[in-house]
Amino acid sequence: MIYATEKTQEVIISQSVRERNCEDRISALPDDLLVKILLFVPTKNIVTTVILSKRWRTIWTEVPRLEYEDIVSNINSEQKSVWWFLEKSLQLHKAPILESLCIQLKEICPTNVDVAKLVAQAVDRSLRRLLFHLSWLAKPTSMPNRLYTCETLTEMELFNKIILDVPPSVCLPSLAKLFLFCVVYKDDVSLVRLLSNCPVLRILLVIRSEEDGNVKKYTVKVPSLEEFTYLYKRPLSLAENTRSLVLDCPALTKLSINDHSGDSCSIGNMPSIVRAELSTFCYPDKKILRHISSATSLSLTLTEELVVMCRPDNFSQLVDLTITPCDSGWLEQLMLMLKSNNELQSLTIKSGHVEDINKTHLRDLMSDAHRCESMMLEFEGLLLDYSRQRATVETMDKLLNLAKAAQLPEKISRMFNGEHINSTENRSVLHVALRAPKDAVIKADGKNVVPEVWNVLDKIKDFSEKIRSGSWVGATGKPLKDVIAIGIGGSFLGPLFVHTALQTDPEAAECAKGRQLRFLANIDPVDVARNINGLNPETTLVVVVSKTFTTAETMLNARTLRNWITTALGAPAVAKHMVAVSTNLALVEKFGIDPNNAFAFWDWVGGRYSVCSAVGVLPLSLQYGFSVVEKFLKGASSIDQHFQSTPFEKNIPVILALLSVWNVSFLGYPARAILPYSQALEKFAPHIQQACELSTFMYLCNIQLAYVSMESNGKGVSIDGLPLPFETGEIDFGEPGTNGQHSFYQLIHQGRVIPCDFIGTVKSQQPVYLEGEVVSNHDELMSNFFAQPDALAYGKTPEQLQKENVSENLIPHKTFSGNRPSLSLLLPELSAYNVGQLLAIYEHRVAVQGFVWGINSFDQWGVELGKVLATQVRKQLHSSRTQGAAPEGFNYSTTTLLKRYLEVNIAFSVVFIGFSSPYD
Ligand SMILES: O=P(O)(O)OC[C@H]1O[C@H](O)[C@H](O)[C@@H](O)[C@@H]1O
Repeated sequence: MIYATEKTQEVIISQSVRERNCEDRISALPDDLLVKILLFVPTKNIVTTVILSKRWRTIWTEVPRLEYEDIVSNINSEQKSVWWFLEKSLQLHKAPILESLCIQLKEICPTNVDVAKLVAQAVDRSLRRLLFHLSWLAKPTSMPNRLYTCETLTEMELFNKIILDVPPSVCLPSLAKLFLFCVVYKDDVSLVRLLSNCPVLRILLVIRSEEDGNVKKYTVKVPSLEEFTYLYKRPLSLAENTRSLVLDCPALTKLSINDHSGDSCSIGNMPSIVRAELSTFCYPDKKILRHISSATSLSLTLTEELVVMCRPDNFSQLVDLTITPCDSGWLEQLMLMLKSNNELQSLTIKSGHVEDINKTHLRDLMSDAHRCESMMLEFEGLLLDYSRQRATVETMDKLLNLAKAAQLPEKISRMFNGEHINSTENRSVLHVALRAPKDAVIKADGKNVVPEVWNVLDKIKDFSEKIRSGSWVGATGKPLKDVIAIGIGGSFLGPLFVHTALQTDPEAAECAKGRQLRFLANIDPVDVARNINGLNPETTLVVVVSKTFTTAETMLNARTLRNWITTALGAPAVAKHMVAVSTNLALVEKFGIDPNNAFAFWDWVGGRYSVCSAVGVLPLSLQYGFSVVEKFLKGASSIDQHFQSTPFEKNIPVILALLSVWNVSFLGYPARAILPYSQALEKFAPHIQQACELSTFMYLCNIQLAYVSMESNGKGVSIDGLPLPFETGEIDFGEPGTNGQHSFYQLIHQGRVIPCDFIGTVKSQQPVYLEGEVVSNHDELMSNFFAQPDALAYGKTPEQLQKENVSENLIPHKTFSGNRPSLSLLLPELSAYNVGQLLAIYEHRVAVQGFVWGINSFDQWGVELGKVLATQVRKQLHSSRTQGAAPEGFNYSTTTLLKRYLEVNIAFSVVFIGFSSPYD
């Protein structure tokens, strides 16, 4: 620190600092080091160092790299061409080897100068790399013959107005890289001469000018060539059938041909090829694909000609494939080609149509009334409007073609015919039989399953009427008015969704008067405590719902509630207070439940598709009566019939599914928001999440994941067990509107693009209108249902904001890009019938997505691993708690966590601490 009182000293210090700063230490460096430093400085600045001192006068002449570039091309510019400087400086330059010479002369370059002479001078200086870009106004010019015999040249790039006039003496023994950009070829011979006299040429890049017509047969026959890139955009209208590209380079590893000229194309065998890109509208040689079949990375523009060449023996080692289809009919051929491929990890389908859609804004699409009209579907008063999807009529045609190519009609028939389409579990998929009319015939393994289904339904009807009427009483003679349904996953989410949807439906609510239905799913003892809080075992019926009757959580919860009942009422009370729903009746009996009080279903019902079996029908009938639940089944069945018999273009589940495929696999949107403008549908999104059981996608933070959809379509392999090269399934999440509007809608409007399903009803289950209010409460809710899709589609532009006098600094914040897809599903009301319809629409939508993606939507192996690992932890906790054993066999992280967990001894109780339930 320098103080004012020490003025003299301050002056002395600052002088010495200045002297030290001005000391010329760089000039003291040896010449070779200075030359190395100058290699990093532009040539213009290097030359100006001559003015520094005598010492610097010649340094620049030793720098082996020179670059000259005309900055402007406009001839009227006041700036002079770099030519004058170039000519002089090259004369003065002395370096014995010229490592690199880059010259870019543009239109301002004088036309009467001898550029060839200049190149000859450079060649004489043992030139290694030449980049010569000539865009002057004079005619194209030839290079000196000396250039073509330069022994030191390793790299040459020639641009534009340069004539490739190659003398017979040509010999470029060191040339490894050659770039020819829009040069003028004298003739076929010149090119062949040049290429056949470059014995070590490894990389060749050719861009041919549109007018280039001198070479008829562009022959590249270079044994040493490893990389070849060829770009030719000559208009197709100039195509002549005498012109061709001939490639014979057996050492090639990378090939890129982008040829739209219409020339024919013949490629010789390339056994070492690793990466190939073929975008050619030419008439390819029949062997073209076979000759590049060792490629592991391939990009193909699939023209009609190329499509027919896709054969199963092509490309068995392919890891990464990008295709740009030009014509229809490519999918089957592509699948055929990939049949024997086990290596493919990534498949990108680039569609010209996607690019067209990406250039279109929903604002414009919405202004086409015809298009919008064609995007409305109606069934029994239920209206689907998908005009706010980023799709055109052409998109829908293409998607319908895709559905056919994916054999969707056959796959749907196979499902309804009871074939074992759940191939990994060797099972039929027949949830449609669960709601089929009594006289329907649906066969599994040759046997009509409908009578069995109705036997169980009749048994449920009978049992639920007994309970509800009080003719079945508990152990102490009291009627059972409350039900706890224990189950998890598919044995929980569907019934919970339907129960929540019906709770406020006037008819259902009337039937449920005085009764309670609760669901116990989580193994967290807190869930048990909450469920039994306020209930009396004497008046409670427990329904244990488990397809397998082995699910750890469900069985422990069942034992816990059995304990709750027997502690209060004695062991025999189980017969009166516990019933079961399962496919495993032997285990039901072993548990201690009378098999007469068990309600069966079948292994052809997937857990997450089981809500229409006893899994949902029993608890719901106990609560609402069988007649209400029957309406729900009828609603689902109406959609089954619609799905099975309606042409695809009018088929609601099919159209919804194809739009999801479009959004996920073509437009790349990984998520979908399910936004019911109905509090009664609050459990709809969590249920639908399961259908796509997530595996390919990452979880979205803080967002509850969907069930039906993510368990079904969250797969990593195709139905044949091959790794999927494209993304399937979407991240489903959702919340009822308008609640969601006050939380994650911000993200949907201005953050990530998330296609939204808006679901609304014409009539409310509980209409309210307050006198003096502008609208009824339901109208208020639905105003948002109608407004949100438009806000997403249209957005708000900066221009609109300016007109509204929004201050400049807020404009970026208040701008909405719009163009965000959504669809609207308007139901007449939310009756039991409509709830059934909604469920079936989404179930079939998920199945169709799986059919198109070629995956098995009906298994769920992805949930197994965690369960297996939990068994190991369970054993450890047991031995630690009972014998004090230290955690063993776990990684460092788990061992540390387990130790901390086991440090504290807990006093256990089977009596739950009383509390005031938030549900009371
Ligand atoms: O009905 P359960 O056999 O008890 O199975 C309950 C649940 O278990 C697993 O988590 C499956 O992924 C679900 O699909 C299934 O619904």
